[in-house]
Amino acid sequence: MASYLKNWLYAQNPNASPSIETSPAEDEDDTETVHGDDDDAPPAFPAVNSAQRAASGPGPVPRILTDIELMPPPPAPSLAVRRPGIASSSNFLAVPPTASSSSLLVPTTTTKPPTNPSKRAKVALAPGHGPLDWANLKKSGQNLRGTDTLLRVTPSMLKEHRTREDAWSAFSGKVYNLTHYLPYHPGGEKELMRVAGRDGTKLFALTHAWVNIDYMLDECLVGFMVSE
Ligand code: HEM
Repeated sequence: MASYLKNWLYAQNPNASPSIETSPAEDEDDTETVHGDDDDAPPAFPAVNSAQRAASGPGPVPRILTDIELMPPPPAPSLAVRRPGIASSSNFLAVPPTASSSSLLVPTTTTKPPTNPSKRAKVALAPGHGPLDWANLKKSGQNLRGTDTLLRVTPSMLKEHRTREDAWSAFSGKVYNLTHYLPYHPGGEKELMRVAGRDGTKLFALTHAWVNIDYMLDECLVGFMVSE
């Protein structure tokens, strides 16, 4: 193995090849076999006959710097100049903040009162009429549509279904029977009845566009809106 490396190393420039003394046994034995205890000894680095070792003759011993010569330590970080919030380079100010933006104050975003809570028009639902109860009713297999097949519904047909006992409404072209859902509506029956017998798309979008009506009322689908 050693002879192979030697050949490869000095193939480019045979003149530079230093004379490497190898034991005859090493040159001959080119196979990787277990040699004994010496196998655990790390190889000399740089190699005993290497150019690196020749170049780096015994130089001056590096001197250990004294405390005065060393670079001074960085200033201790001060909490007084840290802004609250997510850590980022902009949260650390070069100049201390003014009194109004003192670091110990809660960030202004959380000190704002919630937007008028009285405007939230959620109603207290009767016991047994929570979202889970509605999900269970949908799964029960009960016919919540009131019809056997999906219908083509004209605006005049829709108008006929506007009582609490029979309330239909159209949302984005789909007609739903709201009757069974009325007591489960978190916004209350009264609000929902505002769209009974007519198109509720706009009012629905204005109130809570995030609600997935297709999922919530899938079992109440009556049909699709068509013109007269
Ligand atoms: C038939 C379709 C509808 C379904 C499936 C439905 C469903 C819901 C749901 C799930 C919530 C609770 C929302 C939440 O907690 O974020 C809610 C709240 C509410 N809904 Fe509806 N809704 C419907 C139609 C309507 C319509 C047409 C109106 C208005 C006329 C309305 C008025 C409200 C109001 C005022 C709330 C309370 C809003 C709040 O929490 O601030 N809903 N509705």
